[in-house]
Amino acid sequence: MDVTPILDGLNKAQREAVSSPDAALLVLAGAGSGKTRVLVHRIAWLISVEQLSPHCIIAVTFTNKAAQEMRGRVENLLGHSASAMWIGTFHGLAHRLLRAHARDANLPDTFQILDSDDQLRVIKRVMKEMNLDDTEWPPKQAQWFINKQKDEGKRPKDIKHQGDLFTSVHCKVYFQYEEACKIGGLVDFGELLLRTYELLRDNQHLRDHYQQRFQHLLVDEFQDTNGIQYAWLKLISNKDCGVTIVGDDDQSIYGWRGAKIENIQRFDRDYADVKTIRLEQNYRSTGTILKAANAVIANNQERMGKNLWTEDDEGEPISLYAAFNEQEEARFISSRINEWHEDGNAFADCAILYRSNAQSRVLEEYLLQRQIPYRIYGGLKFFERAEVKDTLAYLRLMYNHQDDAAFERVVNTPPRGLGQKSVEKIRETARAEQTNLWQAAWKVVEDKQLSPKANGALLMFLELIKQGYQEFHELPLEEQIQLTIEASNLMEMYAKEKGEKALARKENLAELASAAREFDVDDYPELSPMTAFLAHASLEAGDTQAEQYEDCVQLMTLHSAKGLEFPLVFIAGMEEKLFPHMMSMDEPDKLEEERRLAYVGITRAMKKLYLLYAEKRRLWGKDTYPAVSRFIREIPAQLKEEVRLNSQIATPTFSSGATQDVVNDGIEFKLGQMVNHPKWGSGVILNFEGEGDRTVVHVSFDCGESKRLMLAYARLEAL
Ligand SMILES: Nc1ncnc2c1ncn2[C@@H]1O[C@H](COP(=O)(O)OP(=O)(O)OP(=O)(O)O)[C@@H](O)[C@H]1O
Ligand SMILES: [Mg+2]
Repeated sequence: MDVTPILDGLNKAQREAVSSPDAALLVLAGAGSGKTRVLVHRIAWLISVEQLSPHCIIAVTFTNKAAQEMRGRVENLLGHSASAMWIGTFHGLAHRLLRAHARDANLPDTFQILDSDDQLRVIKRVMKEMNLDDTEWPPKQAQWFINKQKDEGKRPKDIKHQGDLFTSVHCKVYFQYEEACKIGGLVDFGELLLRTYELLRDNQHLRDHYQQRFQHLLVDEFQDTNGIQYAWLKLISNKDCGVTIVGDDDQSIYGWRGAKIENIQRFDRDYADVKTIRLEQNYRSTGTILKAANAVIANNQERMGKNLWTEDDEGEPISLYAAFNEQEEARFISSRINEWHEDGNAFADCAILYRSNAQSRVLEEYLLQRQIPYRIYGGLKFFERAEVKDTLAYLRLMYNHQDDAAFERVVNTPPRGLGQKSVEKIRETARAEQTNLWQAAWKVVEDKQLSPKANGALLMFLELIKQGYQEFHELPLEEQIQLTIEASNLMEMYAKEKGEKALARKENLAELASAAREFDVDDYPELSPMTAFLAHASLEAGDTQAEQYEDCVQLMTLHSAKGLEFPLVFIAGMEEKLFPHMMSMDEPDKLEEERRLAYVGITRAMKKLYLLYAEKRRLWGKDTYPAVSRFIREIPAQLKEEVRLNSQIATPTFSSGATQDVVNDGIEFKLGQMVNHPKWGSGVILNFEGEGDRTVVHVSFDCGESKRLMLAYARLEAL
C-alpha cells in the first residue's frame, strides 16, 4: 500500500506521531505546530495502513465546523468516503448517542435540546415557583451552579454540603429544575454529556457494545476537556482502544467552565505506556508573530514548557494602534480591511478578535457603513435570534408537546390575550397534576378555568399546534417552516415593528427557510427530518451553509478563535480591565488563563497582526480611560511599531494620549473629539497641524472620507 500521500507534507516528528504503533499517544505541542494536521493524517493512517474500519473510529473536535473540515480532509487523503466514522464535538457525539438510545436513557424519543437561554427561562420559572426572590437568588447564579455540577458529573444527591445556605438552596433548585426538564422532555448542554455518561456507566450491554465498536479514539484540543468529558472518554474507550490525544497546555482557556489542564497529566497516569511526542516547528506564523507569542506566554509560571520555532521570515512588525475611542478603533480596522481588499485579498482571510461579545456592536456598525461583508462566528448565533427562536419554538412544540420551554415562549407570542395570570393558571395546574404545560392547558380549557375570552384564545392556540403537526409534518422542511411562520401570525407581528429591524427579522426568517432547504438530513440518519433540523439548530454554531461560502470578514471572541488561522488578524480592545478582564486580574490563576487567551489570539495570525487599544472606552455604561494591556507591554519593543491612520509609521513609542486642545471661535476642540461638518457629516478629529488662524485639522469622517481642513473655515460643530 502506498502511504506517500499520508506521510507527505509532514516533518519527522509529525510522521512519527501519525504512524506511531503505540496504543496511547499524546501529542503535546504549541500553537500552529500541526497538531490538528497530525490528527487528520493519523486517522487516514489508521484506516489505510492499520486497516481499521472508519466505523471503529471516534474523533472529538472543538467545533462542528472543525469536524466537517476534518472529515473532508480525511476523505481527501483516502480518496473515498469515511462517513461511518463518528466525528464531532462532545455535545454532538453525546447527542447522537442519546438519540440512538433515548429510551434506555429515560428520555422521550422526541426530547429537545435546551440552549442556555431556554435553560435560564426554565430555571427562572422553577425559582419563582419556589418563591425565591430573584434579587437575593439571581437565576443566572443558579444556572452557573447547576452547569458546574453537571460538568463535574454531579446530581443533586451527590453534592455534599454542611448545610450552608448557598449550596442547599441551589441543590433544591437543581432538583426542581431536573423535574421540570423531565416533565418537558428537555435536555440542556451539560445534561447531554452527563446523561450519556450515566447511560454507559449503568448499562453494561451498551457499554460493551460501544467499547467493542470503537477501536481508536482521537481528541483535538484536549487541554480544554472538563471532568465529565474526561470521564466520558474513559468510558467509551476500554483498555484495548487506541487513544490519540493532542493538545497544548498554553492554550487552555476554558478553566472557567471547568476545563482541567491536569487532565493531560491524568491521561499519562490513567493509560499504560503513553508515548509523548512534541512538535516544535510552527508552520503558521511569521517569526515576529511567533516571538511575540512566546514572549507573552513566558510570563506564565504554570507551564509544561516547550520550544517553538519557525523557518518562516521575520515578516512585518506587529502594528499597534492607539485609538481615541472604540468608534475610532472600529473606523481604523474597517479602513485597513478596505485597503487589504483593494490590494486583491479576500475578506475571508481576515479576522477581528475581541475579549467580550459586547465589543462587536460598534465594529459591526463601521463594517456595515463601509459595506464590508462580515460574519459573527459563534457570537449571537443565527439560531438564537428572537424571531428564529420563536419560529423554532412553534415547531418544537408541534413535534414534542411536552416541551415546556417552547410552550412558555409561544403561548402568548404573538399576543393573543393570554396574560401572565392565565399562564400562571396553567402552570399551577401543571404543578398540581404533575404534568407538562400542554396537558395542563387542555385541562384548563376543559374546566373553563379562564375567562371565556382567554379560554377561547387558549383553545385556538392548542388547536393550532395540534393541527399544525397533523397538516405539515409530511411536507418538506422548508414548507413546514414557511407554513408555521404564516399560521402562527409571527410574520404579521414582526411586520408591525418599525423599519430596519422588521426587515432584518424578515430576512432572518427567509434565511431560516433556506437553511432548512439546504440542511443535510443524512447527518442524522436515525431521526425524522424536522427533529434532526431542530437538534441541528440547537447544536450548531449557527453557520448556515449559505453563509459559509461568502467572502466575509470573520468576527469572533478570542475564545471561539481557538484552532483557527487567518493571514490578517486584528485584536481589538487590548486594555487592562477589558483584556485581561477585570474579573480575572486579582487572581494569579485567572490572570494566567487570560494570558493563555492572549497567546491563542496572537497565534491565530499568519502574516500580519494588529493590536488595538482605545484611550477612552464606554464600558458597562460608563466612560473609562483604560491603560494599555499588559500583554502589549510583554511583547518586546523591537517586534512592534505604532501606526497612525493614513500616515504610515509613527515613532515606536506609546502615544501619551490626546491632550492637545485648540480653541476656534470660542469652541474648544480636542483630539479624538466627535465633530459634525455641513457636507461630510460626523467624524472624529485625528490631528492638528499649525497654530492659531492657520490651524489645520485632520478629520476622519464616518462616510469614509478623511480630510485636512482649515479649522477657521471648516464650520465644524463640536458634538
Ligand atoms: N509539515 C507541515 N508542512 C507544511 N505546513 C504544515 C505542516 N504542518 C502543519 N502545517 C500547516 O500549519 C498550520 C497549522 O497547523 P495546525 O492547525 O494543524 O496546527 P495546530 O497545532 O493544530 O494549531 P493550534 O494549536 O492553533 O490548534 C496549518 O495551516 C497547517 O496546514
Ligand atoms: Mg489545532
